[in-house]
Amino acid sequence: MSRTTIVSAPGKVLLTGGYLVLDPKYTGLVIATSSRFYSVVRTQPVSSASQATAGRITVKAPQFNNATWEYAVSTGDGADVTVQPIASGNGKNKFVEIALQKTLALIQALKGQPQADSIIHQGSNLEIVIVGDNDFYSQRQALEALSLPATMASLGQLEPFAAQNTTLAAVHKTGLGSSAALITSLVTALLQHFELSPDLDLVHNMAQYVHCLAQGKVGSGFDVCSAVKGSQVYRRFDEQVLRTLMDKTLVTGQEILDTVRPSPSWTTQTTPIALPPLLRLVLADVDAGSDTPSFVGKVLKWRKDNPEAALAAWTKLNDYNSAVEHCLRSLSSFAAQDPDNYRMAIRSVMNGQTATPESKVDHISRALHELRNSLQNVRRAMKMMGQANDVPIEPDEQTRLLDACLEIPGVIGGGVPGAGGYDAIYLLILEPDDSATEASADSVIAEVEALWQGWKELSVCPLSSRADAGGLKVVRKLEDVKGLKKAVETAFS
Ligand SMILES: Nc1ncnc2c1ncn2[C@@H]1O[C@H](COP(=O)(O)OP(=O)(O)O)[C@@H](O)[C@H]1O
Ligand SMILES: C[C@@](O)(CCOP(=O)(O)OP(=O)(O)O)CC(=O)O
Repeated sequence: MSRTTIVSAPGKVLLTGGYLVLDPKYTGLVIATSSRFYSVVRTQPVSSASQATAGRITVKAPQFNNATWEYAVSTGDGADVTVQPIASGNGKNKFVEIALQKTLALIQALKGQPQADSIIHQGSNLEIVIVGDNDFYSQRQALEALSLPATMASLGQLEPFAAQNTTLAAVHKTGLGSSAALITSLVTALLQHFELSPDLDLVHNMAQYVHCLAQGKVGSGFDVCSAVKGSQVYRRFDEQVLRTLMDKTLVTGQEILDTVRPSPSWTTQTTPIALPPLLRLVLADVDAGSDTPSFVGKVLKWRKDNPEAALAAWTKLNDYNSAVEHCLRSLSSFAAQDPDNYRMAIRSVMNGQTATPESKVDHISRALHELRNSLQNVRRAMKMMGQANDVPIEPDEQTRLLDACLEIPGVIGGGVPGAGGYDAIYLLILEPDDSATEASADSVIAEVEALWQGWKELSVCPLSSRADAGGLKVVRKLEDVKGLKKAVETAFS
């Protein structure tokens, strides 16, 4: 058997900090998801008869039609490794191509070996399979085709890494950040496959560089950072750190290494955060796309043209965002200090009881109510920001949907994640851990799902993704992830 390396990276939901996080003065609260991308890399010896095709990389994304890309690896004129796409009818995959080119160059620099042969050993090829959990792509049509209702239970019936029956270019994404999870898992899998276990910060910096280059711009990077390090309060790096590499067409592996090696120029700040126990993140894909880059352009232009009003709006929204963080942290510490009373408080809020002032759970119930208020303040401030800019950050259709969700007992709060728009919502719901509760978490979910199924104004489909604090993971073997072995073996065969 050839050696196989498997690395996964999670998707993300930016709960608070949309737009503000583009400025390093402010932060974003990003929750990593249970939905992950997997990059599987293996070295495959080629028979002596096919030596001419050795030194190739084949990349497959088996969930999509025509999603195979081939590359030839060579040392070119100079000493640096080059990765050239071999013409195919499938079009380019800029993200994958840049990840391969730049990561192999970095590996060469890290290993200090000048020959391409030392990267892909003579007489062998590299095979790569990339798959993403179903939640990265809208499953609405798959459910309809099987005559299944749009519920989490139905999503659980779909095959893992299901074929999307369309091309990568045409697929409807759900906003969990497929390219960041893909780049992060692929860059790390390559480093790992070549027996490099670099510092997590170097991996982070490299994944940011590759992602920025593939996107053609330096974004805030919260998606890549959470793919590497999991749920966190994120403060972005100063974009100057990548300026030279971004502006240069020919970049050597050594220059990449010099830039991505951890140093004080990388000013990223990551403060881990997790949702408090018994609070569950629920996501829905709303069937109406939004064009995030055009939102960002408009909002930033307005901020530049209206510095005073923008400063006031940014400051206020930042205060609300900080209040959300504070409530989450307080609830987590209450749960750690006094788990029994914490459980009791969750139950009493769930059952609509208001705690008496002398009750031992009152401070916990109060924190839950504060969380609800803070999330509502964030929503209102985001909506106003959109109205000032003429950008539908929380359009009226989403406002009506979210308001209806918030009427359901057990729904603590919610909003439009990230840049907002029409394409998704998130909710935080209570999830008591015992059946003694009159309204159990399952019945909250059932009520939410019933509301969504009957919702006429927008088409709302749940995602099965949950919050999951973890970042990058090296998976030991294919069997450790449900459905991965089948997906990979079918692709390789
Ligand atoms: N399963 C996959 N396999 C290979 N490449 C993928 C896959 N999913 C996404 N990509 C790459 O990521 C790009 C999508 O990036 P982008 O439009 O920025 O999406 P997102 O907003 O989800 O990050 C695709 O064009 C493709 O190059
Ligand atoms: C506006 C932003 O601050 C947040 C956008 O967050 P989303 O989660 O909406 O991002 P996409 O993955 O591009 O859909 C822009 C940024 O931080 O880059």
